[in-house]
Amino acid sequence: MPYENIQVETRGRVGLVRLNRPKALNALSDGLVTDLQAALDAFEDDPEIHVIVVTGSEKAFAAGADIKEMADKSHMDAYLGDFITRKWGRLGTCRKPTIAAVAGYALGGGCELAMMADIIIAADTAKFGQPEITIGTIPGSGGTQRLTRLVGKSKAMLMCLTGWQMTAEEAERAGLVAKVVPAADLLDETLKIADRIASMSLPVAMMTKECVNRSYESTLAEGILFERRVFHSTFGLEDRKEGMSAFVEKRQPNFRDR
Ligand SMILES: CC(C)(O)CC(=O)SCCNC(=O)CCNC(=O)[C@H](O)C(C)(C)COP(=O)(O)OP(=O)(O)OC[C@H]1O[C@@H](n2cnc3c(N)ncnc32)[C@H](O)[C@@H]1OP(=O)(O)O
Repeated sequence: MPYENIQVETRGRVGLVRLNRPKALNALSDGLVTDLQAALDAFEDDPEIHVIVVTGSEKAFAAGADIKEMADKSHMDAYLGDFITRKWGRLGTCRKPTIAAVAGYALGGGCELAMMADIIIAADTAKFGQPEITIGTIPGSGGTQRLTRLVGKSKAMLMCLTGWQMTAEEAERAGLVAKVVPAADLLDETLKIADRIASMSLPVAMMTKECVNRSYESTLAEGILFERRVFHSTFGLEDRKEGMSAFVEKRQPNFRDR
Protein backbone atom coordinates (compact mmCIF):
# COMPACT_ATOMS: atom_id res chain seq x y z
CA MET A 1 0.00 0.00 0.00
CA PRO A 2 1.51 3.41 -0.91
CA TYR A 3 1.89 5.88 1.94
CA GLU A 4 2.43 9.62 1.70
CA ASN A 5 4.66 10.15 4.74
CA ILE A 6 6.52 6.88 5.19
CA GLN A 7 8.23 4.24 3.07
CA VAL A 8 7.59 0.62 3.86
CA GLU A 9 9.47 -2.48 2.75
CA THR A 10 10.16 -6.00 3.91
CA ARG A 11 13.66 -7.45 4.26
CA GLY A 12 13.12 -11.16 4.75
CA ARG A 13 11.22 -11.48 8.00
CA VAL A 14 11.83 -7.87 8.96
CA GLY A 15 9.27 -5.14 8.32
CA LEU A 16 10.99 -1.80 7.76
CA VAL A 17 9.28 1.59 8.11
CA ARG A 18 11.17 4.75 7.12
CA LEU A 19 9.64 8.02 8.27
CA ASN A 20 9.70 10.23 5.20
CA ARG A 21 8.92 13.95 5.58
CA PRO A 22 12.44 15.22 4.83
CA LYS A 23 11.47 18.89 4.50
CA ALA A 24 10.04 18.91 8.02
CA LEU A 25 12.68 16.68 9.66
CA ASN A 26 10.07 13.92 9.89
CA ALA A 27 7.85 16.00 12.16
CA LEU A 28 5.07 13.73 13.31
CA SER A 29 2.03 15.16 11.56
CA ASP A 30 -1.37 13.55 11.82
CA GLY A 31 -0.86 12.12 8.34
CA LEU A 32 2.50 10.58 9.26
CA VAL A 33 1.18 9.06 12.47
CA THR A 34 -1.86 7.67 10.61
CA ASP A 35 0.43 6.09 8.00
CA LEU A 36 2.71 4.68 10.68
CA GLN A 37 -0.19 3.16 12.56
CA ALA A 38 -1.50 1.51 9.37
CA ALA A 39 1.95 0.12 8.48
CA LEU A 40 2.45 -1.26 11.98
CA ASP A 41 -1.02 -2.85 11.92
CA ALA A 42 -0.15 -4.52 8.60
CA PHE A 43 3.20 -5.88 9.88
CA GLU A 44 1.59 -7.10 13.08
CA ASP A 45 -1.02 -9.00 11.01
CA ASP A 46 1.54 -10.49 8.61
CA PRO A 47 2.64 -13.93 9.88
CA GLU A 48 5.84 -13.76 7.77
CA ILE A 49 7.07 -10.69 9.68
CA HIS A 50 8.90 -11.38 12.93
CA VAL A 51 10.48 -8.01 13.74
CA ILE A 52 9.58 -4.40 12.95
CA VAL A 53 12.24 -1.71 12.44
CA VAL A 54 11.37 2.01 12.40
CA THR A 55 13.92 4.48 11.14
CA GLY A 56 14.13 8.06 9.89
CA SER A 57 16.66 9.95 7.80
CA GLU A 58 20.30 10.87 8.26
CA LYS A 59 19.41 14.27 9.76
CA ALA A 60 16.38 13.29 11.84
CA PHE A 61 14.66 10.26 13.20
CA ALA A 62 11.84 12.70 14.00
CA ALA A 63 11.89 16.29 15.29
CA GLY A 64 8.74 15.79 17.34
CA ALA A 65 5.09 16.49 16.85
CA ASP A 66 4.31 18.83 13.97
CA ILE A 67 4.37 22.18 15.74
CA LYS A 68 2.79 24.01 12.81
CA GLU A 69 -0.15 21.59 12.86
CA MET A 70 -0.65 21.85 16.64
CA ALA A 71 -0.03 25.59 17.06
CA ASP A 72 -3.70 26.60 16.86
CA LYS A 73 -5.29 23.70 18.72
CA SER A 74 -7.52 24.55 21.67
CA HIS A 75 -7.81 22.57 24.89
CA MET A 76 -11.06 21.06 23.59
CA ASP A 77 -9.47 20.14 20.22
CA ALA A 78 -6.78 18.26 22.14
CA TYR A 79 -9.14 16.70 24.68
CA LEU A 80 -12.05 15.72 22.42
CA GLY A 81 -9.70 14.62 19.63
CA ASP A 82 -7.75 12.54 22.14
CA PHE A 83 -4.67 14.26 20.71
CA ILE A 84 -1.54 12.11 20.91
CA THR A 85 -2.91 9.12 22.75
CA ARG A 86 -5.16 7.40 20.22
CA LYS A 87 -2.87 6.74 17.26
CA TRP A 88 0.51 7.75 18.58
CA GLY A 89 1.09 4.86 20.92
CA ARG A 90 0.80 2.11 18.28
CA LEU A 91 4.52 1.27 18.26
CA GLY A 92 4.37 0.77 22.03
CA THR A 93 1.52 -1.74 21.73
CA CYS A 94 3.10 -3.95 19.06
CA ARG A 95 3.32 -7.56 20.22
CA LYS A 96 6.18 -8.41 17.86
CA PRO A 97 9.70 -7.20 18.73
CA THR A 98 10.42 -3.66 17.53
CA ILE A 99 13.64 -1.70 16.98
CA ALA A 100 14.12 2.04 16.47
CA ALA A 101 17.18 2.89 14.35
CA VAL A 102 17.91 6.51 15.22
CA ALA A 103 20.18 8.96 13.39
CA GLY A 104 20.14 12.71 13.94
CA TYR A 105 17.41 14.38 15.95
CA ALA A 106 15.01 12.35 18.07
CA LEU A 107 13.25 15.20 19.82
CA GLY A 108 9.95 15.49 21.63
CA GLY A 109 7.54 13.02 20.07
CA GLY A 110 10.50 11.63 18.09
CA CYS A 111 12.30 10.67 21.29
CA GLU A 112 9.02 9.34 22.68
CA LEU A 113 8.47 7.25 19.55
CA ALA A 114 11.97 5.77 19.77
CA MET A 115 11.37 4.91 23.43
CA MET A 116 8.22 2.97 22.50
CA ALA A 117 10.45 0.52 20.60
CA ASP A 118 11.89 -2.49 22.43
CA ILE A 119 15.46 -1.67 21.41
CA ILE A 120 17.03 1.60 20.28
CA ILE A 121 20.11 1.43 18.06
CA ALA A 122 21.67 4.86 17.63
CA ALA A 123 23.97 6.32 15.02
CA ASP A 124 26.84 8.30 16.50
CA THR A 125 25.03 11.41 15.18
CA ALA A 126 21.87 10.79 17.22
CA LYS A 127 20.57 13.42 19.65
CA PHE A 128 17.78 12.70 22.10
CA GLY A 129 15.75 15.40 23.81
CA GLN A 130 12.40 16.44 25.23
CA PRO A 131 12.31 20.15 24.31
CA GLU A 132 8.55 20.59 24.80
CA ILE A 133 9.10 22.99 27.69
CA THR A 134 10.81 25.41 25.30
CA ILE A 135 7.55 25.73 23.34
CA GLY A 136 5.35 25.99 26.40
CA THR A 137 4.11 22.45 26.75
CA ILE A 138 5.17 19.09 28.17
CA PRO A 139 5.91 15.68 26.64
CA GLY A 140 2.54 14.16 25.78
CA SER A 141 3.38 10.76 24.38
CA GLY A 142 4.95 9.06 27.37
CA GLY A 143 8.19 11.08 27.58
CA THR A 144 8.08 11.94 31.26
CA GLN A 145 7.30 8.31 32.10
CA ARG A 146 9.44 6.21 29.74
CA LEU A 147 12.47 8.51 29.87
CA THR A 148 12.45 8.49 33.68
CA ARG A 149 12.30 4.69 33.76
CA LEU A 150 15.11 4.45 31.21
CA VAL A 151 17.63 7.06 32.40
CA GLY A 152 16.53 7.77 35.98
CA LYS A 153 14.91 10.80 37.59
CA SER A 154 17.80 13.25 37.58
CA LYS A 155 18.71 12.97 33.88
CA ALA A 156 15.02 12.85 32.88
CA MET A 157 14.36 16.00 34.90
CA LEU A 158 17.37 17.72 33.31
CA MET A 159 16.15 16.85 29.83
CA CYS A 160 12.47 17.68 30.39
CA LEU A 161 13.06 20.86 32.41
CA THR A 162 15.78 22.39 30.19
CA GLY A 163 15.32 20.77 26.78
CA TRP A 164 18.96 19.60 26.98
CA GLN A 165 19.83 17.07 24.28
CA MET A 166 21.70 13.89 25.04
CA THR A 167 24.28 12.61 22.55
CA ALA A 168 24.28 9.02 21.35
CA GLU A 169 27.23 8.16 23.58
CA GLU A 170 25.60 9.70 26.63
CA ALA A 171 22.38 7.89 25.79
CA GLU A 172 24.22 4.57 25.62
CA ARG A 173 25.88 5.20 28.98
CA ALA A 174 22.53 6.17 30.50
CA GLY A 175 20.83 3.01 29.22
CA LEU A 176 18.51 4.77 26.78
CA VAL A 177 20.06 3.07 23.75
CA ALA A 178 21.36 -0.47 23.40
CA LYS A 179 24.19 0.24 20.97
CA VAL A 180 25.88 3.11 19.12
CA VAL A 181 27.19 2.52 15.62
CA PRO A 182 28.76 4.72 12.91
CA ALA A 183 26.01 6.60 11.07
CA ALA A 184 26.88 4.95 7.74
CA ASP A 185 26.31 1.50 9.26
CA LEU A 186 23.08 2.24 11.15
CA LEU A 187 20.64 0.32 8.98
CA ASP A 188 22.96 -2.64 8.30
CA GLU A 189 23.82 -3.04 11.99
CA THR A 190 20.15 -2.72 12.98
CA LEU A 191 19.06 -5.24 10.37
CA LYS A 192 21.72 -7.70 11.60
CA ILE A 193 20.16 -7.54 15.07
CA ALA A 194 16.65 -7.72 13.61
CA ASP A 195 17.60 -10.77 11.49
CA ARG A 196 19.04 -12.51 14.54
CA ILE A 197 15.80 -11.97 16.47
CA ALA A 198 13.79 -12.96 13.39
CA SER A 199 15.63 -16.30 13.24
CA MET A 200 14.15 -17.27 16.61
CA SER A 201 10.72 -18.76 17.23
CA LEU A 202 8.23 -15.89 16.84
CA PRO A 203 5.97 -16.95 19.75
CA VAL A 204 9.00 -17.33 22.04
CA ALA A 205 10.31 -13.89 21.04
CA MET A 206 6.86 -12.42 21.70
CA MET A 207 6.62 -14.15 25.08
CA THR A 208 10.09 -12.91 26.00
CA LYS A 209 9.08 -9.35 25.12
CA GLU A 210 5.90 -9.66 27.17
CA CYS A 211 7.87 -10.81 30.21
CA VAL A 212 10.51 -8.06 29.98
CA ASN A 213 7.76 -5.45 29.61
CA ARG A 214 5.94 -6.90 32.61
CA SER A 215 8.86 -5.78 34.78
CA TYR A 216 7.66 -2.19 34.22
CA GLU A 217 4.12 -2.91 35.27
CA SER A 218 4.39 -5.16 38.31
CA THR A 219 6.16 -5.86 41.56
CA LEU A 220 9.21 -8.14 41.40
CA ALA A 221 7.26 -11.05 42.93
CA GLU A 222 4.37 -10.63 40.45
CA GLY A 223 6.79 -10.30 37.56
CA ILE A 224 8.68 -13.44 38.52
CA LEU A 225 5.41 -15.37 38.85
CA PHE A 226 4.28 -14.09 35.43
CA GLU A 227 7.63 -15.10 33.92
CA ARG A 228 7.40 -18.59 35.43
CA ARG A 229 3.88 -19.12 34.04
CA VAL A 230 5.03 -18.04 30.57
CA PHE A 231 8.16 -20.20 30.90
CA HIS A 232 5.98 -23.22 31.74
CA SER A 233 3.80 -22.45 28.70
CA THR A 234 6.83 -22.73 26.37
CA PHE A 235 6.80 -26.46 27.19
CA GLY A 236 3.62 -26.62 25.10
CA LEU A 237 5.46 -25.32 22.02
CA GLU A 238 6.84 -27.46 19.19
CA ASP A 239 9.61 -24.85 18.89
CA ARG A 240 10.74 -25.46 22.50
CA LYS A 241 11.05 -29.17 21.75
CA GLU A 242 12.82 -28.45 18.44
CA GLY A 243 15.24 -25.96 20.06
CA MET A 244 16.31 -28.33 22.82
CA SER A 245 16.46 -31.37 20.50
CA ALA A 246 18.63 -29.40 18.06
CA PHE A 247 21.04 -28.53 20.88
CA VAL A 248 21.28 -32.16 21.99
CA GLU A 249 21.71 -33.36 18.39
CA LYS A 250 24.34 -30.63 17.69
CA ARG A 251 22.44 -29.06 14.76
CA GLN A 252 20.73 -25.77 14.01
CA PRO A 253 17.08 -25.58 15.13
CA ASN A 254 14.33 -25.28 12.54
CA PHE A 255 11.70 -23.16 14.26
CA ARG A 256 8.21 -23.23 12.76
CA ASP A 257 6.54 -20.63 15.00
CA ARG A 258 4.38 -23.29 16.62
C1 LIG B 1 4.60 14.84 21.05
C2 LIG B 1 4.69 15.86 22.13
C3 LIG B 1 3.37 15.97 22.83
O1 LIG B 1 5.59 15.41 23.10
C4 LIG B 1 5.03 17.25 21.66
C5 LIG B 1 6.20 17.50 20.76
O2 LIG B 1 6.83 16.66 20.19
S1 LIG B 1 6.53 19.15 20.59
C6 LIG B 1 7.83 19.21 19.41
C7 LIG B 1 9.15 19.02 20.02
N1 LIG B 1 10.20 19.26 19.06
C8 LIG B 1 10.82 20.42 18.94
O3 LIG B 1 10.56 21.37 19.64
C9 LIG B 1 11.90 20.48 17.89
C10 LIG B 1 11.58 21.55 16.87
N2 LIG B 1 12.63 21.66 15.87
C11 LIG B 1 13.81 22.26 16.11
O4 LIG B 1 14.10 22.71 17.21
C12 LIG B 1 14.76 22.38 14.96
O5 LIG B 1 14.06 22.20 13.77
C13 LIG B 1 15.91 21.36 15.02
C14 LIG B 1 16.86 21.70 16.20
C15 LIG B 1 15.40 19.91 15.17
C16 LIG B 1 16.72 21.44 13.71
O6 LIG B 1 17.13 22.78 13.45
P1 LIG B 1 17.65 23.20 12.00
O7 LIG B 1 18.69 22.22 11.54
O8 LIG B 1 18.03 24.62 12.09
O9 LIG B 1 16.41 22.98 11.01
P2 LIG B 1 15.11 23.90 10.91
O10 LIG B 1 15.34 24.94 9.85
O11 LIG B 1 14.66 24.36 12.23
O12 LIG B 1 14.02 22.82 10.39
C17 LIG B 1 13.96 22.41 9.04
C18 LIG B 1 12.48 22.41 8.66
O13 LIG B 1 11.79 21.47 9.47
C19 LIG B 1 10.73 22.12 10.14
N3 LIG B 1 10.53 21.48 11.47
C20 LIG B 1 11.47 21.06 12.32
N4 LIG B 1 10.91 20.56 13.40
C21 LIG B 1 9.59 20.67 13.24
C22 LIG B 1 8.48 20.32 14.05
N5 LIG B 1 8.61 19.70 15.23
N6 LIG B 1 7.25 20.59 13.58
C23 LIG B 1 7.07 21.18 12.38
N7 LIG B 1 8.09 21.52 11.55
C24 LIG B 1 9.33 21.28 12.00
C25 LIG B 1 11.18 23.56 10.27
O14 LIG B 1 10.09 24.40 10.50
C26 LIG B 1 11.82 23.77 8.90
O15 LIG B 1 10.84 23.92 7.91
P3 LIG B 1 10.57 25.37 7.24
O16 LIG B 1 9.95 26.19 8.34
O17 LIG B 1 11.89 25.88 6.79
O18 LIG B 1 9.59 25.07 6.14
